[in-house]
Amino acid sequence: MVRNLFLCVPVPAFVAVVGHNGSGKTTLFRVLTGQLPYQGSVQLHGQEVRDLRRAASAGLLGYLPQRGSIDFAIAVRELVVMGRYRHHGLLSAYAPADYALADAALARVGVAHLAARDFTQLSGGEQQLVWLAQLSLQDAQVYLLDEPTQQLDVYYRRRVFTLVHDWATRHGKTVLCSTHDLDNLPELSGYLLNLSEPQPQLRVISADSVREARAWLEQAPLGVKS
Ligand SMILES: Nc1ncnc2c1ncn2[C@@H]1O[C@H](COP(=O)(O)OP(=O)(O)OP(=O)(O)O)[C@@H](O)[C@H]1O
Repeated sequence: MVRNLFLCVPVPAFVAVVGHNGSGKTTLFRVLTGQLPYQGSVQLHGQEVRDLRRAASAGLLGYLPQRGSIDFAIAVRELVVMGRYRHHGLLSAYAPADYALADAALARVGVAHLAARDFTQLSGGEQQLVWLAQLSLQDAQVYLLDEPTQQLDVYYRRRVFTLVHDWATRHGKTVLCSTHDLDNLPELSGYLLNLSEPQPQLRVISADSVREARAWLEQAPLGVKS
């Protein structure tokens, strides 16, 4: 449950969504993707979410859930190229130009060497990077990333933060990125949204605002005895 959220996210922007476990980060994303009902008004680019149909296919929204799983063997490159489905349809054959884009997306994430591997045999962190490469091909206007660095080592964490921050600052996207990783935030420009606060609001990312959020999150959540 998320309550008392009154805010307007600028376009474009990078927004780091933080909060204790269970504070509602995933819930917020599920509301924005139309998977959960809500009270009040939630709009994406001026359109009420409950009235939106297939926002993803309209090119408005790209969503990276916390866990994505696949139970059949598929080459990484074949999975990534599916990020082009909106330009193609899922069942039509992809052209060499699509595969070139898939290879470039893998390279940007730093996992070009995995292109021919079976996705199901990759480590959790490698799979997370491949999903991100696929998402980047969707060319959506708004990206919701649910803890995209959760399983990553320190090198890839920083690399992914830099990459998705670039989506906002260089490519004009609006990126909402939930995370428990505060260490990489002070170097980024954008906003911080702490859902553990009683009345969460956007704060400009700075060393001070990240320090404040950290101090808040190091305390027990409201209503939990320490
Ligand atoms: N399907 C559900 N039915 C009932 N309650 C749910 C459901 N999904 C989540 N919740 C509850 O909603 C609250 C917010 O959960 P949510 O997954 O949004 O938290 P979160 O901030 O993403 O947490 P984390 O950092 O652990 O990923 C939690 O108390 C959770 O138990």
